[in-house]
Amino acid sequence: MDTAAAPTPIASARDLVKVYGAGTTAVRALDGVDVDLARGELTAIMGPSGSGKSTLMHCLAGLDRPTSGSVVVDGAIVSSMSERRLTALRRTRVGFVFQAYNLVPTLTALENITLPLDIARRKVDRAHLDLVVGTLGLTDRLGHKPSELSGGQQQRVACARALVARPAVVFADEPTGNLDSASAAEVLGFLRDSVDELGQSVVMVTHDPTSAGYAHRVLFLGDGRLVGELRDPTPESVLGALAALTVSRTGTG
Ligand SMILES: Nc1ncnc2c1ncn2[C@@H]1O[C@H](COP(=O)(O)OP(=O)(O)OP(=O)(O)O)[C@@H](O)[C@H]1O
Repeated sequence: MDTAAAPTPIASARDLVKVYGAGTTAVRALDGVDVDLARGELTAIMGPSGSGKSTLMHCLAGLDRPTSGSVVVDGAIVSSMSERRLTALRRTRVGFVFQAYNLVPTLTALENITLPLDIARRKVDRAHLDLVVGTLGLTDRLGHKPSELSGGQQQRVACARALVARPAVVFADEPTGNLDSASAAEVLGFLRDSVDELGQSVVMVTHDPTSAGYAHRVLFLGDGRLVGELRDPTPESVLGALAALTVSRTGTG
């Protein structure tokens, strides 16, 4: 048997709890999540509306603070960081892709892509920029403003912006939620390629079994807890797992 130690995870949570509000109106969005996310994988997080997907991602990414428990990202204990160190972590070690693209309308595609590096006063690695931009098929769109780009092109610019700083991990919250199926397939194919070809680690929240089918691993949340997972999923196996989880939640399983 292979007894070699497993590589350290890119992100881990231990007994992660997040409570919003207090007293009778308190909502326990995360109720004791333990999870290790592997380096060099695309991990999808799925679950019903309100199950805690976004809260988990935000706590892992240092966008939200847990009520208790710990989060470690790329060896750094995120859950106990000062605001200053958190800001530095988000700038240098973590990339984000949001459903709404969040591009700056007055800047060109290229200026949007290099903005995080410019803000951090870091030098642009031209060869890496060219590789990312070329892989995303954006080379002839770099001078365009977001309003001159399709939704899929805007989301590819957002992916390039997340990747160009070579972050330890990219967090994507419903990255294809606003896209038609052809544009969604392009963006998801690229996120998967960024893992397989560029060695990136990516964590993605999604509602969509087809999107989850691009992942190496799918985690299922229910009521703030991890309730299942699948390796090497297909859209069909994801649908099957969701159906089985729904049956067990309604108590008929
Ligand atoms: N800022 C907040 N204040 C109060 N309650 C919140 C806040 N953010 C989330 N919640 C609650 O925490 C629970 C988990 O929310 P979360 O957004 O993480 O779920 P989700 O699985 O991402 O849902 P969706 O798929 O609808 O986006 C929900 O009950 C939600 O109403």
